[in-house]
Amino acid sequence: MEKLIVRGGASLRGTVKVSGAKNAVLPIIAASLLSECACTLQDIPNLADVASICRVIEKLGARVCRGDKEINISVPDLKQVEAPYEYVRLMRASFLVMGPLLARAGRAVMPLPGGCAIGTRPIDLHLKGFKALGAKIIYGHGCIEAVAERLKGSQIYLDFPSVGATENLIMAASLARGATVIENAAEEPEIVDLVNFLNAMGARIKGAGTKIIRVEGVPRLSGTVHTVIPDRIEAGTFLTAVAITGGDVLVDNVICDHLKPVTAKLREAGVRVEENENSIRVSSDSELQPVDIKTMPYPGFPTDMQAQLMAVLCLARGTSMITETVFENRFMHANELKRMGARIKIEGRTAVVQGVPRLTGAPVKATDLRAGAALVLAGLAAEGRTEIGNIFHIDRGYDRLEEKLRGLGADIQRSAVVS
Ligand SMILES: CC(=O)N[C@H]1[C@@H](OP(=O)(O)OP(=O)(O)OC[C@H]2O[C@@H](n3ccc(=O)[nH]c3=O)[C@H](O)[C@@H]2O)O[C@H](CO)[C@@H](O)[C@@H]1O
Ligand SMILES: C=C(OP(=O)(O)O)C(=O)O
Repeated sequence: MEKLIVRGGASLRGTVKVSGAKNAVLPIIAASLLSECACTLQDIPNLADVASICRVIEKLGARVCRGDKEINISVPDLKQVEAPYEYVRLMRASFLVMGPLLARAGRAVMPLPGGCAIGTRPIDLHLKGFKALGAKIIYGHGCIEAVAERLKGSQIYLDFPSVGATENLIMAASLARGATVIENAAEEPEIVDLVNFLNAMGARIKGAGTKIIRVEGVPRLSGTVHTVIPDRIEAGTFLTAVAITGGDVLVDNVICDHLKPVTAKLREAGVRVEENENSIRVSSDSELQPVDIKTMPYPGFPTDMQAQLMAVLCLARGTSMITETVFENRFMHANELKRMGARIKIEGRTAVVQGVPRLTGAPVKATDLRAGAALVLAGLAAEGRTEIGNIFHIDRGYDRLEEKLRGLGADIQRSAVVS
């Protein structure tokens, strides 16, 4: 079991380059199952989740050839339609192979993904959509099976703009007979990236990035070369790192529009943010102001930045209110931050964060991916040594986080511990 050891106090300076987006690359790798032709994906981040989804599609029959930041995938034949439990258990995003399997093979068997630290995360909207496309859904032996000879285009209304359901249904509908309309679709930039990839393969999809997505099914898809968008959450994590430590950093390889909800809140907190064409310069040297935040589907404030902003607001001068509306249990980091001297009270879906003058280093545990990032940020600003356990969560979604932070002057090391 490895740990991250952070010694706080250094302000961050320099330039950091953001990697390709985890939440774009995972559905795109799943989508490569839709075609028998080869696809090349570029700007691939080095993440445990990427390795896991590659293992899933390899089990299903994909040939995956991985280079530095590039992956070539070809799936001439699907060997099986049952997704392997050991990987689906590790990573919820592996559920995204269901749509492509169903569309291409007419059958998909998925182990039930179950809940995780941030909430129960049901999949009812995915299944409702598959049913609307003509699939029969069968439950048994801990699995969900979907069967349809050929999916048929349909009208689907999502009760909530679920990112994963929107992606799964777009992929399934892309090879269906006829037209599908997905209403109340998620509008996240990662959905636009997936659709750009699918359209480059020959799909006919319009409206990505809006609430109504129209998919005209095609008989087959071909191969393509695609560069994944930069990770807005990784970029946001570096912006918040500078907000909490002070300093002056150029965060390179960003799409500024994707970060508007985060940069707006940082400015409100008194952080200087200067947007350039492909980069953001962030600097801070004064006291942070409290701000209120409510997480929402895009273009609202991202739930995946809530924990990092909470860490920052622990040191603001005054009280901030953070309301989490997307996941029902995404405040696990609050208790860990409290070990470091934070004053946070949870009242239902709202965290009341009363700023303190300083945090102090302590042994803490990452309870999920962004909770882990929040503890790293708190450690960078805290007095003394912070030891973060369960960092496999962080490795799921951050590409060489400690190396990038060290490049900015942070004192952070990975250490192996005997358990
Ligand atoms: C790999 C990936 O892209 N993960 C992101 C994706 O997760 P994911 O796709 O799982 O998130 P969803 O948008 O589906 O979930 C949002 C909410 O909808 C609920 N829901 C979802 C599906 C369903 O069938 N029924 C249902 O009730 C969930 O429990 C949750 O409360 O979007 C989340 C919300 O922006 C992000 O935090 C995750 O980082
Ligand atoms: C919740 C997240 O990811 P996942 O959906 O893969 O668990 C995240 O990226 O913060």
